[in-house]
Amino acid sequence: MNIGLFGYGKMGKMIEQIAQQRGHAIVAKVDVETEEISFKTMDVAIDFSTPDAAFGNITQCFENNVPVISGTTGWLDNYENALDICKQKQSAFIYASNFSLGVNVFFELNAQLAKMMKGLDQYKASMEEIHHTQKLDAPSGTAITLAEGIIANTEYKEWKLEEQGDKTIPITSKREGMVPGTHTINYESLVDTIEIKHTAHNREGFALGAVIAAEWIKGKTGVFSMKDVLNLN
Ligand SMILES: NC(=O)C1=CN([C@@H]2O[C@H](COP(=O)(O)OP(=O)(O)OC[C@H]3O[C@@H](n4cnc5c(N)ncnc54)[C@H](OP(=O)(O)O)[C@@H]3O)[C@@H](O)[C@H]2O)C=CC1
Ligand SMILES: O=C(O)C1=N[C@H](C(=O)O)C[C@H](O)C1
Repeated sequence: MNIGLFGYGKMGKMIEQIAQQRGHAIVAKVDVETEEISFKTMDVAIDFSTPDAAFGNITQCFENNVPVISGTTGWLDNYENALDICKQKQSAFIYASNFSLGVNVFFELNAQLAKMMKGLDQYKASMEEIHHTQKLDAPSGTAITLAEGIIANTEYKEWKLEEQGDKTIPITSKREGMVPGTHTINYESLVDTIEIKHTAHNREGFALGAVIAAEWIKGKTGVFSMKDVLNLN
């Protein structure tokens, strides 16, 4: 398969390695300085760029009939617009805040635990995410997805950075060294704490998931999720 990489930073480079190991070719590496992009040679585009660049990259691909896998976080104010353009152009799209198998299992565990905690008012939910100091957005996209999973299954109404409140899930974002990504959910009462945690040891799991998603989407039309790719439905 011929892959176009949008964003050739930490993730772009890791995706290149894994895609090549799986027999794919990288036919374009697009960054902010790229003037001409040859969409015709691409079977699929994989976007791991920046919050400011993602929407433009993704919609350019739809305009040129190239399906997109997007892992960029921090651009979701424009998510519904992107879906509209994808559908209008009959293209194909997967966005995931986290492409690793482990985190996608963790998303399911989080939803199951939230269902069990619903109505147990003695417990207060909170979340912590830790990432490397180069990360541009906070909270992480993964933390937002986890918070949405709790909100969908409990009486919590919203998440906020740090803020407390009965119906609010406070998220603490820490930036330390080279940490690839650690997410912890706590339900705390006066007598005990229930904690679930996912720790990424490196970026390989994210990159492998994105390449598997690209292999899966080739030839399809529509908007999908990692649940479809991994058969977690
Ligand atoms: N969904 C997931 O599983 C994961 C998501 N992520 C997300 O992916 C994104 C990228 O992460 P990471 O690789 O670590 O970040 P990096 O900063 O290492 O890489 C981003 C790259 O995008 C480049 N870039 C800037 N503008 C454009 C543009 N207009 N078009 C294309 N590329 C551009 C940057 O170039 P320059 O440096 O010159 O600005 C940089 O090389 C982040 O949003 C991060 O949160 C990360 C890991 C996993
Ligand atoms: O920026 C990162 O590095 C990561 N970003 C994603 C996020 O915002 O959740 C996924 C992963 O945690 C690494």
